[in-house]
Parts: sequence; C-alpha cells; structure tokens
Amino acid sequence: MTDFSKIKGIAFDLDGTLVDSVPDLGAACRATLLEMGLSECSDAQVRNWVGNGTTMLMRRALHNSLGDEPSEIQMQQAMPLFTQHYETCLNQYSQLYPGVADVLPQLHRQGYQLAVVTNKPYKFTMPLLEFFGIAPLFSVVLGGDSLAKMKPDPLPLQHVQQQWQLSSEQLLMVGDSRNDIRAAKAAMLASVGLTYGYNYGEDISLSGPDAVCDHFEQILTLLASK
Ligand SMILES: O=C(O)COP(=O)(O)O
Ligand SMILES: [Mg+2]
Repeated sequence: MTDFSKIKGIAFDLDGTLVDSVPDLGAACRATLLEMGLSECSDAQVRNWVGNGTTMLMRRALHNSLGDEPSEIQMQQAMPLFTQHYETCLNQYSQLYPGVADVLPQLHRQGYQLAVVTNKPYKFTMPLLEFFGIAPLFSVVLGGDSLAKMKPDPLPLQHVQQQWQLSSEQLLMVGDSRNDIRAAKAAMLASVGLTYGYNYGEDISLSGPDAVCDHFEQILTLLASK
C-alpha cells in the first residue's frame, strides 16, 4: 500500500471530484445547441464529454449533433453562447458531493495545504468555489486556462508543487479522471482516483492511481493510515 504519511499538500480536481456539475454543464450545452438550431444532448452524454475543459466539451457536443467535426466558425458561434448560458446556470443544480463540505475543512484544520487544479476555465471556477463557501480553504486555484497547459500535462501540478515548495513525495493529486492520474504520474506524484465522477465511462482504476476511493470521506482514512 502506498505510504501517504509524507503528504503535506493536496491538489483536488473540481468537476466530478468536489462538485457534481453535469446538470448545469448539460443545461448550458443544450441551451447552446438549441440556439444554434441543432439537436440536443442528454446529461448522460455530457458526463462522458467532461474532462478536457469547456471548449472541448462544446466541441464534443457539436460533433454529436452534427455527426461530424464542427467547423471553426461553428465553434466561434458556440463558445460565447455556451459561456453566457453557463454563467447564468453555473450553480443552479450543481452540488458538492457527499462528504466534501465536512472533509475539506478537516484537512485544512489538520494543516494540509489545499489546491484546486481543474481543466474548467478559471472564470467559472472561482464563482463555484465561492458559492459553495469553500474558496477560502484553497491557497492555490488553477483553471484549465491559468497556465500554458492543462491536465494531463503535469505543468499545473508542478506549479502547485513549486508554489508550496514541496517535494514530489509531499503532494497528492485527488481526481475522478484519467487526466488527473496521468498528470500526477507525469509529475511523479501519488494520486487517488474517485469512482463516482466522470471518466469517459471508463473505470478509474484502469489509469493506475495509487488508491481508489468510492467516497470522498475515505481520503481522511487514507491520509491517517501511516
Ligand atoms: O472542465 C472539465 O472538462 C473538467 O474539469 P475537471 O478538471 O475539474 O474535472
Ligand atoms: Mg474531474
């Protein structure tokens, strides 16, 4: 079993890890497709399209409706519409996953440094964290557009590591997607894979995280097992 006793900082993914955001992402996708006169999509489909940021999400939604790659003009038409719709419904139906509201403050009290490393654009990330009252717990928040590269590139995790002056043994990545686990491996960090989120319909254990959790609260047990 991986030894988590050296961990001093934890980077959390957002969508599918802290927040179940598909109901609002789905609504924004559907409103965009409707305005473009295209056929709609279901939340079940959107679950499998989340993971590489909202531009890729919209690209996948357009591809599904068009039956082909969207043109750049269609993408340029879609993105401002998506932004407008998602800004309106951002926290309408989205919810923190069970345990998140209790566990994050506990980890903070225990002295862990906490970060959010998401592929969601920063402009949607901060309002969500603020809405759920968890923003003050994080000393670093990186959106998918905060740096030159997003997960699965290791850059955002390396940035967090540098900010906190931690060795690779001291930083842990917690996420629901193969992008999180790949980013962690590329940055030589340990990772925890959560099974309840979004991962292209794929079992997260196939990505080889150091531990797999079905519930957010299990992170406390993992960190306490020395
Ligand atoms: O916006 C996305 O596609 C995914 O966001 P995440 O990295 O927080 O899961
Ligand atoms: Mg995720």
